Amino acid sequence: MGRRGRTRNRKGKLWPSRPGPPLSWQVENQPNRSVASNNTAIPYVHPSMELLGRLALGLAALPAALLTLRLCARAVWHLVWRPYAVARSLGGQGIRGPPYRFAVGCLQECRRMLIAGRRNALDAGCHNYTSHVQPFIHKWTADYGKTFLFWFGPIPSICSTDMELVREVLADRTSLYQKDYMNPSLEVIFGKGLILTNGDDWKRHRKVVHPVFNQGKLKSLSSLASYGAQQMMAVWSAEIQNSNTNDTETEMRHESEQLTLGVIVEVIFGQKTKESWEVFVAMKELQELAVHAILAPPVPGFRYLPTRRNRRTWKLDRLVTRNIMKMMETRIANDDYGEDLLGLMMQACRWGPNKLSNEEIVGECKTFFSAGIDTTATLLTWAMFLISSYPEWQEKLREEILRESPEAEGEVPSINTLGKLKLLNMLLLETLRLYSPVPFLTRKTTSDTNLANIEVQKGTVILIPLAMMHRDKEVWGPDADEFNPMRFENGTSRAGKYASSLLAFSYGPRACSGQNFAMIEVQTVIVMMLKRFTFTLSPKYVHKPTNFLTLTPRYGLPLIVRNLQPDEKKDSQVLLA
Ligand code: HEM
Repeated sequence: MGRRGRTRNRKGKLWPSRPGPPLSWQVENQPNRSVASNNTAIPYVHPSMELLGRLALGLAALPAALLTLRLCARAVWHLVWRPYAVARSLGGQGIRGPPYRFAVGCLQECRRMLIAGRRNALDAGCHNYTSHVQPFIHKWTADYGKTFLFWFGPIPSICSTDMELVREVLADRTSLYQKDYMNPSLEVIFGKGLILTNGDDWKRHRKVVHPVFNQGKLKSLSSLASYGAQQMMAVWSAEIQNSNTNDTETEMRHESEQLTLGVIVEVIFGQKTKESWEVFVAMKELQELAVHAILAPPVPGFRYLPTRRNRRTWKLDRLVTRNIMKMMETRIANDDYGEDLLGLMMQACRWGPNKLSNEEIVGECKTFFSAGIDTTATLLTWAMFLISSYPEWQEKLREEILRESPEAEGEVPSINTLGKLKLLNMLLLETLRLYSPVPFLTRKTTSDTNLANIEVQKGTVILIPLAMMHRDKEVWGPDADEFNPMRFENGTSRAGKYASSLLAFSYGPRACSGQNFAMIEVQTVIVMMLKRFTFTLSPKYVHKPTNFLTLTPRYGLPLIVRNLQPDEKKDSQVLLA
């Protein structure tokens, strides 16, 4: 290459210059030369026209340049300036926390601690698992106090176990602290349903959906639950009969899920059909995919990429929508909407003032699936864990049940009977305290505000870690980590010592709509089981509570089930007399 084809860089070295057109071409394309080497005519362009052309090109590129500039400015604001300003402002008010790391915030640290926390199992008698299940909250509360700042990626998050602050957030009726998906993967499993809607949409949904929880429906719920319990117990009885040891082993977590699933399918769709069963199977897999997506490193826009998991998610989501729409079409064709949740929503759309779109109806069905199955199954599982771990309590409960329940073995206990079972209620409240199925609640501020004397910016996440709050020794006393249902001797009434301190069903206007529903279901099943069987923890049980959307025993709950001997029943009755 000759000297003309080279330029010098800053260090004086020679680099090949950008290849330009050959000299011969340049010469041939001078104005007035109208014939190219290949004899094609090249039109003459006046220099002023060329200038205009360049100007037009420049103007066309301007919006793109401005957009890029805006995106860059936003990224800098979002990823650098805001974290800096928020940390400074909150730091000035005495709210400290772990440092912000560019774009990822504290997520890497959280993940690292979670993985480390999962390694060891706990002793079955240890009920304080917070350092294993929420290790980052456990550590940062110890380091920075009850209220601290951490980073959910670049989003500022205030985590607090301060009861006053938490009550202020949960009691809000002005939509200042709204529900937020936090992770877009949750959108697929909750849809546009009651749990994650806000403002007027939430009020409209609530009016349509709430009749499903009325007193009459609750009565039929206990029959549904007892039917599930009878089926489960029939299998145990058959297994015990065939064994020479007079006992059988069961995996209670799985059994609980099957039972609560059967109930919810009937509540939403009235009966099990091919379509409703497919919806359940798809929803189950969607939940697993969502958990996977939540634990994956956050990459913006990743959920739109056609990866194997994303394609599967889209396919299952389409199947859920298609099947629900099909069920609706069949009901419209038969002019019979039914009395289940789907029927209620369809009736509201036809006659009521509070209409729901098809997308919202599908979302509500998804919400009931995701909110009603795992949570209730988790409560039943942990209640059975505690009942099996504390035989003296198992005996006390059995005594109470035999005393207060006039129904014969295998019969549905009435709502009236359930209301009399004080010890059982206390045990369930203690289970909800120690093993709250929902481990934490979140909200997002919709404008700048003053929260418990802290100036908080719009868009800040408020994280409420229930497991930590339920072990606060200032509220629950020095035995907060221990199992002691007697602390609920006076229930959780407003006048009681623990009024609104137990947050397992949340508190305020957005408290769980299904709490009576869940309690009746679990009480019914436990009453029926304790009348017929005794339960002990299997030696195979490994105590490792894990957060898998709800708090579950990582390796399930294997229990040894024995027939209650006739003389054991007699003993209980003699004790009662
Ligand atoms: C032991 C069982 C259950 C527990 C521990 C539980 C817990 C909760 C909690 C903590 C919330 C509030 C979430 C928040 O504030 O962010 C909630 C809301 C909700 N739950 Fe439950 N839940 C249970 C059972 C059920 C059942 C069986 C259903 C339905 C059949 C249900 C339906 C709902 C609905 C619709 C909401 C949203 C209420 C609203 O925002 O207006 N839950 N639940």
